[in-house]
Amino acid sequence: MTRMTVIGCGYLGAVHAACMAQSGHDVVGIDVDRPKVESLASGRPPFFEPGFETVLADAIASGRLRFTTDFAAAHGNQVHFVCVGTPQRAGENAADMTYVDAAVNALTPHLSPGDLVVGKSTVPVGTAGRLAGILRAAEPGAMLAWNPEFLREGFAVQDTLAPDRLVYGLPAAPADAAAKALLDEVYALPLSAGTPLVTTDYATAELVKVAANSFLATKISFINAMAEVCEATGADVSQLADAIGYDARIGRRFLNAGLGFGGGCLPKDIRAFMARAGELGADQALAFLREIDSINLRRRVRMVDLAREVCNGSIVGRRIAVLGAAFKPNSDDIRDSPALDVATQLQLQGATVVVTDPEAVTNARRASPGLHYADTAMEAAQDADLVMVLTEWDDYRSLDPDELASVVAGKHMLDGRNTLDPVRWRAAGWTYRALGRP
Ligand SMILES: NC(=O)c1ccc[n+]([C@@H]2O[C@H](COP(=O)([O-])OP(=O)(O)OC[C@H]3O[C@@H](n4cnc5c(N)ncnc54)[C@H](O)[C@@H]3O)[C@@H](O)[C@H]2O)c1
Ligand SMILES: O=c1ccn([C@@H]2O[C@H](COP(=O)(O)OP(=O)(O)O[C@H]3O[C@H](CO)[C@@H](O)[C@H](O)[C@H]3O)[C@@H](O)[C@H]2O)c(=O)[nH]1
Repeated sequence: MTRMTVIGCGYLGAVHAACMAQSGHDVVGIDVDRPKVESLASGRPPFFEPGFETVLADAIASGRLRFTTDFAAAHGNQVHFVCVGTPQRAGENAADMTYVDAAVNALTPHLSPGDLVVGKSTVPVGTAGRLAGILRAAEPGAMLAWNPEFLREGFAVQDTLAPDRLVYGLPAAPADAAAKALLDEVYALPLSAGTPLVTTDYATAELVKVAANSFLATKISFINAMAEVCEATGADVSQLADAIGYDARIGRRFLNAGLGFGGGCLPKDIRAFMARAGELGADQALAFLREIDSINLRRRVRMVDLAREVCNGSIVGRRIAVLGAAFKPNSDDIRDSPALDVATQLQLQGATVVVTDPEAVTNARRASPGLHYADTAMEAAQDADLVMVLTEWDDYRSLDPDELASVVAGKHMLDGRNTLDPVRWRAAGWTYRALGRP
């Protein structure tokens, strides 16, 4: 059992804290957001993540997990995870490091010799080296490791309890052995289950994270570029993805064409990576990421154009139902959500847009109060001239075309995620259009 602190209790940190407690460790979660801390402390997740509520409740009931806003609670713990946000800086590509710096500065007065600070936030390469200097000045006996996190929202609990790999960016010898021993104790369960472990230096560990997200973004934009060509030729990008995906060297995962990637990670991480490469004089190496970003953003514009095409050239005054607000299914996260972005553009261009989502309406309403909202797909589709599926929730995949037809004004379906069966919808008398499919 390790006594640990988790600083920053958002989508990453709260799940990490609860899963660490579930794994037998003694955990205190620290966050500056008092309502969030109060919600977590009372066992109420401040966001939707499948399975999290149970893990949180069990961990609190076990007495091994508590939450506070007081950094003094870190005193006496051996390991301190830093999980605060690193969002895109306003008007720039670079990451905003103020939260990481503030967290480390608030932590240092409570450190003791032998403590290990573990960075989990996604950061520009070179951050760990810089933070190690700050720590050394404050508590020479403390150590720093970089341990990037690869969890996916929607699967955060399972990815935390059973990660597909662990990466330790360790300090230089002789501190490396003690740091590794503490991390091995923290991750004893996944390690004993055979989880692959890569031990390396700070810079490599930091780069593994942004390289992984850049690769994933590239895979998505690659298939979306193919979708653009498919549209120009009348070919079908879903069949193309299936066919190339059978090649084990390529693989079918992350080849779902559609509205492209959003969320609190891929878009801002590839931009921050480009910005950091620029600072390092390596901007040419990552020039391709600019194109990955452009292909991705182009999908949103194309989606709005397609809506206009379906509405005979104008969406002004048209009623459009948008099914989906979250950036992906099984999440309430609307950060850089392609669905919400498209809904906003449609509304700005004169349509009346009614948005629904199984979990994200509260967040969407807060971020985009100018849109209209409904609790269900049937409600959103009432009198709609056009229905658009922009987040591929199972609820929408299983919609009955005949039932939906009974409430709409026009039977026009735009599938922004290639998630519906065109044959079924067309057989029920709907016009069905999708990105990259005839
Ligand atoms: N969300 C994911 O799926 C995921 C996965 C892997 C890595 N990451 C990375 O993890 C980091 C956190 O992401 P997130 O999605 O959890 O963000 P988030 O915005 O959901 O959570 C960040 C939390 O940090 C808190 N915070 C800010 N400043 C603080 C301070 N000085 N002291 C204590 N708490 C503070 C905020 O109040 C918030 O609760 C980012 O670097 C992100 O790129 C996220
Ligand atoms: O074939 C696909 C797969 C995904 N997406 C979109 O890509 C975005 C990101 O999806 P996903 O990667 O599943 O979600 P995240 O939870 O943002 O997870 C990514 O970002 C995290 C934060 O860095 C990492 O930890 C994860 O490993 C990485 O997958 C979403 O908008 C998806 O709709 C597609 O358009 N097509």
